[in-house]
Amino acid sequence: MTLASLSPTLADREPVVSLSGVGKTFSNGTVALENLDLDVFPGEFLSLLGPSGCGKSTALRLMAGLGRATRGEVSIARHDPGEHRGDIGFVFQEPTLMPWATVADNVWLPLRLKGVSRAKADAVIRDSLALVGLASFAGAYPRELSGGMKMRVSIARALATKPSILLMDEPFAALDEITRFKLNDDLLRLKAELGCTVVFVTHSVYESVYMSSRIVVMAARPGRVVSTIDVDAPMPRSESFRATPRYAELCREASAALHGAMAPDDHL
Ligand SMILES: Nc1ncnc2c1ncn2[C@@H]1O[C@H](COP(=O)(O)OP(=O)(O)OP(=O)(O)O)[C@@H](O)[C@H]1O
Repeated sequence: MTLASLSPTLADREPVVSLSGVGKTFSNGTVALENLDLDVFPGEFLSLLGPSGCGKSTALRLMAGLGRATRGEVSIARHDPGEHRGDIGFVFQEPTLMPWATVADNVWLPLRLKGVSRAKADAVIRDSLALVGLASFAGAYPRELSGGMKMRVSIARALATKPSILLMDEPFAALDEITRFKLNDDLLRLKAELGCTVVFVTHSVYESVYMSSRIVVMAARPGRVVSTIDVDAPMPRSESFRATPRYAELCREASAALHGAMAPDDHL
């Protein structure tokens, strides 16, 4: 999709994240991305949807400055992603918590790395935990938490630096469906409260339609963008959205785009 085909409000705005002609070839010769163009606009909830190996995580990591493109340009608000680390929160598929540290100390980590003392970070830690509904678990250890709660801690940690861009790599893939639906709603609420921009990697057509304002469908070998779907249903969304004809229609559209993007030996 070109900028001109986006809604005028989006096309008129400066992208916060921009990938232009991006290629990424790993040292073993794997071409993960080729000629990838993608603009993410302020306040969007953008999902990257595509078969396994199409380069979704690679693209997300380049946005976070975790690795460099071998071709093309990646910029965050017109700057190198490395200059914007503090403005980016990253949530991985696994919660990746330190098992020996309390929930509060896990959330402190990105602030500690910036030299903020535990005492100074205390209010932010409490606010971040309150945002994800875990205010009363500050002193608990990861082993005492369910999978969904661990993921909430991981999100609270990403929010501790008050990022304006949240990059999420299949954060709910390992959770059961009920927990996943609950976290989907919580994330939409958080996003509305914080006004941040979210780029969200998922394999799930249903999740991408429920959560996103725009879905970018990628194909593999080489990883590239093959189509874009504007999810025009209004926000905020709730469970009742899943029962609407428009939701079903958008799911069919996203599913068809995903199948169109898949080669016979691709996997979801
Ligand atoms: N560090 C690396 N070294 C070599 N090849 C890599 C590396 N990281 C990823 N790849 C390869 O690059 C391609 C894209 O991988 P990537 O993880 O970005 O895809 P993905 O769409 O996120 O897949 P999945 O949905 O399975 O997580 C794959 O072929 C993968 O094997």
